[in-house]
Parts: sequence; structure tokens; C-alpha cells
Amino acid sequence: MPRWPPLCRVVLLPQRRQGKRGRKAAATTKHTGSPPGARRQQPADMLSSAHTCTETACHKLQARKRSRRLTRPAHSSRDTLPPLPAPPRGQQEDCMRLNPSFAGIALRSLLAVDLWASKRLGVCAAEGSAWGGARPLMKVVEVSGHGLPWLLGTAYGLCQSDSAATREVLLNLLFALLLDLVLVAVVKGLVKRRRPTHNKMDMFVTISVDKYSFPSGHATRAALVCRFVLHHLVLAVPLRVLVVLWALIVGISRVMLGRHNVTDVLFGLFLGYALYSVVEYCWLSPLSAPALFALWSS
Ligand SMILES: CC(C)=CCC/C(C)=C/CC/C(C)=C/COP(=O)(O)O
Repeated sequence: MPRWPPLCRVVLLPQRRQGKRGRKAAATTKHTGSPPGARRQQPADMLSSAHTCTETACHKLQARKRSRRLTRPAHSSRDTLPPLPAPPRGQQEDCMRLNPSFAGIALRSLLAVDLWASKRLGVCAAEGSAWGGARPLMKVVEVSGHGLPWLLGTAYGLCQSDSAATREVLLNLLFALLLDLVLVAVVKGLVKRRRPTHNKMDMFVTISVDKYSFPSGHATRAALVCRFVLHHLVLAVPLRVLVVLWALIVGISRVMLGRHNVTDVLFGLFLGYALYSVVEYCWLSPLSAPALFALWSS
């Protein structure tokens, strides 16, 4: 059997069905590697045919088997060409690596920029870093957005409150904080993105999933609490501005301390903001959760 050039699919046609013109074409193809009348392949064509080359590489084995199969008599009941079988799994992965999708390239580029920017912005990651002197202050900001003080403070306020309205708001804040802890733990456990390598693991009280960084728990909490407070507390404008600034500073401090990449914080802020809408939707009141409120008033 003749050996055909690897790019040439003409070889896959059975000789007996080609006729005179077909045989001539096949002869030309054998000699030049391209069908008669076809212009010579230009560099641009080669670029655009990269996919074909990859596909051919992936199907090389299958094409050989297939051409062997085509030597059977033309009167065979299976005269028509069967579809090419899917390449084995390993070869499929090679194809994907050689032909990354636009989304894949965009995501990889975003992550590369994210890592680079996060490293540059981690100016308080250690005492010896560019802004190492500000590290103690950043750690105070860290504690201000930590889950434990917020949970303990809300629970304490709930125990002390003597008005039904305050109790309702604090009970919902407690519910929101717990929901946030669970959601962040689930996403961290699923995504399993490691914290930046320049992070010093000297954080105030952590749980097991806190070895992961996506999303930032501090950022979700800051955005959630910020929306909650702005919605349920009557505050003067300067105080409202301070609350928003606090949430932003908590987010920024996560990157400056080297705890997180920028995307962890951005997604965290988005998640916390969205979570508040869920809390509003599931708002607990003496009407929707009478047992819970009865328990508290007794
Ligand atoms: C009731 C209970 C389970 C309390 C746990 C409070 C706690 C230890 C929360 C973890 C807060 C924390 C360290 C989050 C990590 O924040 P990132 O911004 O570093 O993701």
C-alpha cells in the first residue's frame, strides 16, 4: 500500500471509486502533497491550518487504521465511510492544550495579571516589606472584619436588647453572619485556591478552610455588614461614608497583608453584596419565624 502524506485526506478514498480523474488527482497529490489546481500553501494558510494539523496529529493512528479498512472489496455492505472515531482521551487532552479556547486564554491571562498585581500590592506582607511599618495597623483592620468579634458582638447585643425591633435586626444580622461563614467555607472548600506564597500564616483565629483564599471571608463580611448597616441603621451621612470606607479598607488590607489575591477580594465583595439580598429575601420576623422570636422573648 502506498504511503501518503499525513495531511492528505484524499488517501482515505477507495481507489476503485475514484475513476480516471480521481486517480490523476491522487497521483498529483502523491507527488506534491496537494490536490491539482490548489495554490501552494502560504504562511498565513499554515497558521490558519494549525487546527487541521493538530487534528491530523490526533487522528494519525485512526487514519492509518481507516485506510487499511478501505482496502476491502467495494461490494462490501459497509461501502460508505464510517465517521472518524473519537481520539483516545490522552490525545483529546493534547488537542485541547494545543487549541486553547479564547475563554481559556483570557482566564489564564487574568490569573497571571492577578498574581503579578497581588504580589506587587502585598506591601505589608512582612515586617521587611516596602510598607512593613503599616503591618500592625493592617492587622487591626483585619480583626475589625473578623468573624469572631462580629458573631460575639451581635450575640451579646441580642442578649442585651430590650426592644423587639432591635432584637429582630440583630437576629437577622446573626443569621447573615452565620450564612456568610458557611457560604465562604463551602466555596473555599470547592475552589481550593491556595493563599499567595508571600502570605505569612499568622492570622487571628482561623478554621481549617482558611488555608484557602478564594473568596476572601473578610471581604464578603465587610460588604455584607456594610449593606446591612446602611439599610437598617439610621446614620448621619459622614458615618455612612465611614462604613463604606471601612468595608473598602478591609478589602484592600487583605491584599496589602498578602493574605489574598486581588480576585479573591473582588469576588468576596461581590458575594457579600449579593448575600445581603438573600438575607433580605429570607428576612426573619415574628411573623415568618414565630418560634424563634418566642424563644428569645421568653
Ligand atoms: C461559630 C464559629 C464557627 C465561629 C468561627 C469564627 C471564625 C474563626 C471565622 C473565621 C474568620 C476568618 C479567619 C476568615 C478568613 O478570612 P479571609 O479574608 O482570610 O478569607
